[in-house]
Amino acid sequence: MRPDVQRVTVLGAGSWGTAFAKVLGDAGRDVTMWARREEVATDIRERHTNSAYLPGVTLPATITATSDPAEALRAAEAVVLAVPSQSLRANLTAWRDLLPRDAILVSLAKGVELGTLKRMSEVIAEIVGIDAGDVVVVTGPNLAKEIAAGQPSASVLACADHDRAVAIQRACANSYFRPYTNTDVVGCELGGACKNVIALSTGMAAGLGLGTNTMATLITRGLAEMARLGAKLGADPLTFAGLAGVGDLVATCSSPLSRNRTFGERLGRGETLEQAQAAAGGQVAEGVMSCSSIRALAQSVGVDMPITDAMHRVCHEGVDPRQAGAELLGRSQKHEWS
Ligand SMILES: NC(=O)c1ccc[n+]([C@@H]2O[C@H](COP(=O)([O-])OP(=O)(O)OC[C@H]3O[C@@H](n4cnc5c(N)ncnc54)[C@H](O)[C@@H]3O)[C@@H](O)[C@H]2O)c1
Ligand SMILES: O=P(O)(O)OC[C@H](O)CO
Repeated sequence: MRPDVQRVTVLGAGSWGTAFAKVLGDAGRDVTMWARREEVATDIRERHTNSAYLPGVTLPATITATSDPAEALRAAEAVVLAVPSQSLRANLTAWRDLLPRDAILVSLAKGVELGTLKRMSEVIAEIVGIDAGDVVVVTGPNLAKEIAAGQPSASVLACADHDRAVAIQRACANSYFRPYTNTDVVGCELGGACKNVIALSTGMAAGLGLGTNTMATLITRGLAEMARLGAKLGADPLTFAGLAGVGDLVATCSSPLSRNRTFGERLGRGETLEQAQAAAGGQVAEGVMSCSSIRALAQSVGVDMPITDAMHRVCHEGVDPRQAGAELLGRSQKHEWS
């Protein structure tokens, strides 16, 4: 068994980075956060709030913050990467030489990289020069605002090295946050990335004025297509029945707190991509980029993902959401599991 992890650095002070830092702080860890903007670091350090991302939430006084990555990383025993997936490569390349040897790397990002079509643990492994199996992936139904409010939630810590997952499990478990371990990194990462795209579609359906049957259909058929991709890429199909699959799909596809669902809702109401992006206020809706990378990944291994394909065409090819919906319904008839 690995020794307890006490000093944790969280790189990224957005919604989830800050909420996860609070989880760690409430679990008794010493947390240092890195924020891109000094005013966010000052807010956290001096007022114990992050009013830019989580207004109204008081953070544990034990959490400190800086905008200097070298200072943030000094003496870290675990490093939590909490930046959006499409910017992880550039950020991590800048931090690589500052990472303490032997620190456990933890990924919060839910996405697939455009171009390389790599999962986040693969991107991290490539840049840092470690085995992807040594990265701990955090995923599951974890809407940042609810967790920051101390509402009970469970999560999955996926890592091929069970001891590393257990070390992070002990570091972040607290009275409202229950983390489970899992060794199926492929399934857990794909679940987290794919559900954002399906949440775009349920939001879009809501924006079009459609009801619960449509939402349930998209969630269930979304689950079918993400499990198909996972099985092809070596994931355990059971993973998609768990927190990283059904759990995160239900939370993200049905909650008004989800940025992905909200983004889809705006597109469904007739807003343009640019208008929906402006309304997001700089916060990331990962599905908007991941619909393209996941579609390309699926095509590369010959897997059919019609909802993901539809979201790519709406977001990036100017297809009207109603038209995309009609085309989904008009596909040839088939068996539920074929
Ligand atoms: N918010 C949630 O509820 C939640 C829950 C689980 C997982 N996630 C995942 O965690 C990851 C981070 O999400 P978040 O909610 O903290 O995002 P966010 O948009 O709220 O914050 C992103 C953070 O990354 C920093 N950053 C650094 N480089 C950046 C760049 N080039 N572009 C944009 N931001 C940059 C920003 O300054 C900010 O501190 C995403 O992959 C997301 O899918 C989010
Ligand atoms: O707000 P979203 O859409 O990025 O989703 C947040 C989390 O991933 C839910 O688990």
